[in-house]
Amino acid sequence: MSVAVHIEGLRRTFGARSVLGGLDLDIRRGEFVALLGASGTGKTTLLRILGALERPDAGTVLVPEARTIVFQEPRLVPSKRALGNVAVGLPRTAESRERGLRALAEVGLADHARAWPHTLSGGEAQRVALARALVREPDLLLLDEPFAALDALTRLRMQDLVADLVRTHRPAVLLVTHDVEEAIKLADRVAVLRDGRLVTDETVAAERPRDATDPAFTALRRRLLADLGVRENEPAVEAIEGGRR
Ligand SMILES: Nc1ncnc2c1ncn2[C@@H]1O[C@H](COP(=O)(O)OP(=O)(O)OP(=O)(O)O)[C@@H](O)[C@H]1O
Repeated sequence: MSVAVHIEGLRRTFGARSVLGGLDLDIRRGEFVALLGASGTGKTTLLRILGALERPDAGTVLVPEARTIVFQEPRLVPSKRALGNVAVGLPRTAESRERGLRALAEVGLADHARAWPHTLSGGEAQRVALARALVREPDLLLLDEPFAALDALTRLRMQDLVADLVRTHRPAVLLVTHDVEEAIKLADRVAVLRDGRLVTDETVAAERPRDATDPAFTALRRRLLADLGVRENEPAVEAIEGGRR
């Protein structure tokens, strides 16, 4: 079976407010899909449903059992060291410890295995969260704005790191982001959520590594910004995030 995620007719309502109104989405195994949408359109709700943190009201949702989520904040356990956080929930064996150490090395934190969360920078803490997600070798990796709280330079480094890790581990990925360039840079497909459904679902044609000056990149960016209702000369991130509480 080459499909990792199958969603059909997904509905979710909060009180009188319909957030997801019959959404359809398939993600193939190993495929990277980025999801854009204005604030409050239900992106996080969709991700939480896929992570079984939230229930759908109606529809079909088929996801692999091995799936992990990385949130905007690292959500580390303060009383566990970096390695303990990565290995949390794994059996307490030498093999788990080895796997945890390998995952930390993969995110460039081999030296920080014994570090406490409060001593880590924001970017380091988020890399620990990424290692914790990958050590489980998920078939589906759910990323909810994982770089949004980081400074611009760290964000770019994290994007490259995630691209490398995804190439190595090949999980299917659903990335929620407000950043159109980030979506085009990383994803195989970019979708836009509006009024409870996907209004755009496009394969990214630009060659990898993606260059923001490539005409295929700029053309897709223009279409996505139009779908998001953002005027071209506005900085995309601020404009889309303008409605955040
Ligand atoms: N548990 C809940 N109870 C009531 N309303 C909720 C709940 N969770 C989400 N909502 C509402 O559903 C809508 C979609 O929220 P969601 O967080 O999924 O949007 P989003 O697209 O991720 O937004 P953002 O880009 O701002 O993170 C919002 O109007 C939100 O207030």
